[in-house]
Amino acid sequence: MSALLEVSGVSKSFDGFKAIDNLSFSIGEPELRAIIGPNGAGKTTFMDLVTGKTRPDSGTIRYGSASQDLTKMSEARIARAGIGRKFQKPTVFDDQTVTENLTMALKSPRSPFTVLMRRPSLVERAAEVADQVGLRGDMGRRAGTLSHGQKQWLEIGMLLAQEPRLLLVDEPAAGMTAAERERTTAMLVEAAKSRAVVVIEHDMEFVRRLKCRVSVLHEGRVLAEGSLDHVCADPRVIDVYLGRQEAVDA
Ligand SMILES: Nc1ncnc2c1ncn2[C@@H]1O[C@H](COP(=O)(O)OP(=O)(O)OP(=O)(O)O)[C@@H](O)[C@H]1O
Repeated sequence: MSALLEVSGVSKSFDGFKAIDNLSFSIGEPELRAIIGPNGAGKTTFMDLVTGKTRPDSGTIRYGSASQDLTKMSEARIARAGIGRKFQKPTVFDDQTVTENLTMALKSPRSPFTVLMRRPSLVERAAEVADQVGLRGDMGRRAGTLSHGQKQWLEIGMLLAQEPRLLLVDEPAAGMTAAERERTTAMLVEAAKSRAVVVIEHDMEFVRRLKCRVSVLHEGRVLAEGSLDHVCADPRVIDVYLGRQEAVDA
């Protein structure tokens, strides 16, 4: 597994507050990585920095075989370079069917399928993606009639349709039923077999099922990294995150 994303010495302050503090870590390809940490740890800001939504004050974020520095690239160029992002709230087109939402994503210039000579039809491709995200039987439904979980899957499908090399997913399990959470885990595990997938999540059961390396962020830095069992046994992680979470859950 080689590094796809290399974050080195990245800092970002907002009004003097260090949201990201000399952050360094890397993500492999393929890899599934979970990022956990208390509120305000810098998890979302990390994703904003990778996608070019926010510029760092210092540091580099190298990506891909050519080690392009994402901090010097526009949001649009970063997206074209194969970085997809799923925000917490689903942003599908409610009035369009599942098929229409997916074909729209497939038509985007980012998709390599649009440049292949003998490509399957858009509808065939849409069906393949619908399969991947468990919506094959719902292709004719308007997205607005889907459950919250299904909308999230549709959006994951729209991102997968664009064949990202790195997929960033922010709290996919929020608001989902237990069964939906389980299917989402399987979807992300499968998607990460051929690309890098980074998931921010507070739901520890969800993270456990991902069976992947976990990075714990705290005050804009990596506090601990390793298997979930490894980081959960770290007294610093218990102190700043897990202990507090239990207090909130109780
Ligand atoms: N655009 C901004 N302007 C000012 N402050 C910001 C901005 N973006 C983030 N921050 C601050 O930076 C810190 C890190 O926020 P961030 O959203 O990255 O944390 P997080 O780990 O994603 O938290 P949560 O789990 O609550 O989503 C917070 O204190 C937040 O208020």
